[in-house]
Amino acid sequence: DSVFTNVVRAPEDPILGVTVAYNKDPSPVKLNLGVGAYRTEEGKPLVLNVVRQAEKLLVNDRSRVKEYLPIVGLADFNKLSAKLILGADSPAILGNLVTTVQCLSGTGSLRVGAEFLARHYYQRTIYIPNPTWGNHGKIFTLAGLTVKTYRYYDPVTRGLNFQGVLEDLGSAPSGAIVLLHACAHNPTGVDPTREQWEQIRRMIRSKSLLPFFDSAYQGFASGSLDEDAQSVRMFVADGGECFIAQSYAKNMGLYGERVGALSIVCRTADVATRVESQLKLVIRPMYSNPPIHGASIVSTILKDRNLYQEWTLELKAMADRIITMRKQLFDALRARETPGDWSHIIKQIGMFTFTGLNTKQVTFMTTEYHIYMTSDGRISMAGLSSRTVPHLADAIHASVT
Ligand SMILES: Cc1ncc(COP(=O)(O)O)c(CN[C@@H](CCC(=O)O)C(=O)O)c1O
Repeated sequence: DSVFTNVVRAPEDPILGVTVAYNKDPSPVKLNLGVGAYRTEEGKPLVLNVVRQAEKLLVNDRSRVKEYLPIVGLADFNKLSAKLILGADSPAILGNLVTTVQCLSGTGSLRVGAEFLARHYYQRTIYIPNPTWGNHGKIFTLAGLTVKTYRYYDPVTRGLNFQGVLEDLGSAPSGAIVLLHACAHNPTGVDPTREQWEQIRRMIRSKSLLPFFDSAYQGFASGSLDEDAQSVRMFVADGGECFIAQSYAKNMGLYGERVGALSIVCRTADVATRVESQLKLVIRPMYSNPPIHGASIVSTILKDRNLYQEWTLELKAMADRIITMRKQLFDALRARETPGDWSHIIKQIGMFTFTGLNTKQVTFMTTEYHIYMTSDGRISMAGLSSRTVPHLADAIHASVT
């Protein structure tokens, strides 16, 4: 018999498994509000116009070949990604203090950063928000770091537990790593205000904690790329060091192309070059070098003024559609006089609404209304359309009455 006889069947992923269950459901009214992937008003995935234009340019450019990229990836892409998150006039970029490596989307950027820290950083404890994206804990644990949490969400106010953040970071050991969502916190949709970010920054710097930003939704929270990068830029402006993972899955709709970047902002240019040399030793035995197509699309768009401008318009349109869905759902619940305060639906930002529904209510929504969402009560607003809002509102109403 097989040498793998003892292999047990693993459970489905809490987020990606929702789509597996959704796909099996024959119901004509089923609704997938699980995975954080943008859908149009017609409920279809969206390939941005600028992405199609960039791909046409790439296909028609006969000089382009399919050679291996360097271990660190496409040089143009790396420079342009650093500019996108740090700002074109960033002193860190001007001073060559940033090393950027192309990685396999956001997940890969987080993992490469975690592996580097596990090898080269003296403090192996990382504090992640409670709650946070379901994959964070696994990525950092498997890289060899010790994962702890800091209070983040207040279920009573359905807002930020700001005192909890400051107390938990304040009692973390000096030098501990702190994971921060740059904007559009997943799953809560709750972000610190600018003033709260400043207090968090002061706390982190005063205790020499190491900030690790996860920027998976730049442009998706406010519709503005620069606005959504402010938290990161506040930290980089103070001259301290930080890690930044970027993903183009959502804001450029490149989900399956696996396009991302890890940037490490260092104190000196010399340290940045030594850090890059060690990042190459992490990447080479992991996947050797990253895929060329997605990064070529991104750099084609970011380096062309017109394509970049059109991208910002398409990005704003996606962010605006999600905000419209928030308003429609909120209004639909008010029209039904659904018990409870649902104002968090319009206060929260980014792709998700953290509804506050418990696992029993979530199960009810799925079995009785064929609505698929993560068991923590998170719904991806991008999965909604004006046509399907009433069905969701009916389901929420029924699950709380
Ligand atoms: C905060 C955060 N960081 C990183 C990622 C990783 O995205 P990449 O595709 O690797 O660039 C996600 C995606 N989370 C979405 C998408 C589905 C998933 O991977 O879980 C979600 O939470 O639904 C995320 O929400």
